[in-house]
Parts: sequence; C-alpha cells; structure tokens
Amino acid sequence: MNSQTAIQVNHLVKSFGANQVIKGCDMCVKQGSIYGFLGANGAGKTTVFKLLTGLLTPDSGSISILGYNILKDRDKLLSKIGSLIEAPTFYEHLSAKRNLEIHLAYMGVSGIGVEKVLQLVGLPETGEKEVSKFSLGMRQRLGLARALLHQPQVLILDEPVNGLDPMGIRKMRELFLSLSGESGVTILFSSHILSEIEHVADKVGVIADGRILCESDLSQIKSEYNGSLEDYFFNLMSGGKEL
Ligand SMILES: Nc1ncnc2c1ncn2[C@@H]1O[C@H](COP(=O)(O)OP(=O)(O)OP(=O)(O)O)[C@@H](O)[C@H]1O
Repeated sequence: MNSQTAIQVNHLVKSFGANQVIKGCDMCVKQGSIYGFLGANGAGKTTVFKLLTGLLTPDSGSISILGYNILKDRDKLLSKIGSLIEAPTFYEHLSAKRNLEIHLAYMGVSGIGVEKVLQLVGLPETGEKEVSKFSLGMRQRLGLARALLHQPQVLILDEPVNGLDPMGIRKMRELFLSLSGESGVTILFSSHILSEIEHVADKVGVIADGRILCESDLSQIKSEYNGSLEDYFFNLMSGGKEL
C-alpha cells in the first residue's frame, strides 16, 4: 500500500455458517477518488462494507484504511470514516438535530456543525420533529448527514441515493464531487443506478459471487464501451472480457 492508497483490501474471506459469501476479495481505492461498487443482488457489496467498517470480522485477509488495520485500530479509525450501511438506525423519539449532536459527542470532534450538515443534505427545516415521523427519504438524508458530520476522510456509503427524490440525488452527486475534488475525501459507494456511478465515479469495481471481477477507470470503460457503463456491466455479467 502506498501513501496514495486510502483503502487496501487483500484476499478477504467471510462466511456465514457454511456459506462462504466473500471469496478472496481484493480492492484498492485511491485517496481522494470516488469508487463506484457494482454487483448484482446478493453479490456481497454490503458484506464487504460491513467488513471495511468493522461491523463484521473477516475469517481471513487484511483491510487497511488510511494506513490503519481496521481490526487492530478500529477506535482510531472510527472518527476518520463516515458510513451509511443498510437502513440507518436513530433515536426515534429525538429530532434530527439531537441525533446528530449525540453522534458528534460520541465521536469527540467538533465536525462541520449540525445546522450546516442538515443544510448540505437538504433537511434544514425539520425542527423538533421526531425521527419516527420521518419519511424514507428524510431518514436517508439524515443518515448521510450523520456520515458527513464529523468530517471523515473516508466515506463508505451503501446505496446512498436510495429513496432520495431527483433533487436529493442531484444534491448528493454535487456534494460527492465537491468533497472529493475540493476536500480530498475518499468515497466508496455502491449503487444499482448505473447512471449515478457514471456521473461521479473515477473508478468502478465489480463484484460477482464474492470476488472482485475487475477494477477499472471509468474513463477507460467509457472509451472501450462507447460511453456506456451499462454495456460494460452487462457484458461482464454475461461472461465477457474484463478491461
Ligand atoms: N447475516 C447474514 N447471515 C447469513 N447470510 C448473510 C448475512 N448477510 C448477508 N448474507 C448473505 O451474503 C450474501 C451477500 O449479501 P450482501 O448483502 O452482501 O449482498 P449485496 O451485494 O449487498 O446485495 P444487494 O444488492 O441485494 O444489497 C447473500 O447471499 C446474503 O444472503
């Protein structure tokens, strides 16, 4: 791993009981880049994200994030990573603002400010409304706010635009590009919406049946597949050539 690498994953293996779902996964995400993670339902994306954030422990293999080993240095890494994985859970009886204040206190950092982050994700006027009364999209926006609030250097986001309206999707796209371009934040995200990956990613990794089939620059994919990530993905999934 060199100093330009934010996330390095080597030969990762994870089973649930007798079912091996991650089968020797290798990944490399460059610092300050946006990496789009693609794969069919059940391919292993969420499991990889849980392993990367220490929510699951691998059977074997190694994970290094910003030079730290997630298994040994999870506490040191916690404030450097922002994540949104599956449906985010909150204190349902509390407001968005209060939930975020609790998160900041737990992280022990000042962050970018609760009001500012709510503005950034398009949730500026929820006031005292309890999170239990939030819509799906509002919960997703709050989950993103929590991932961003403590100003992490690495964002790991599982289907971040899930449930967002078109304005929200565009806002997130712009936010990702500015976080990566202006602040050097590394973003690893999954999405089934290929156009979302096409709009923002520098690199694309494809996972199938627990293995990374390939990692390619989006610019290379576009030049070889006539600008179409969809054609590339479908070709790969049907056993076509890797770049
Ligand atoms: N806690 C668990 N116990 C047992 N099996 C699990 C568990 N979590 C995931 N799996 C299995 O691991 C495999 C990969 O699941 P995972 O959620 O990582 O896929 P995914 O690529 O994120 O899928 P999707 O696109 O549908 O979200 C699936 O076969 C799933 O059933």
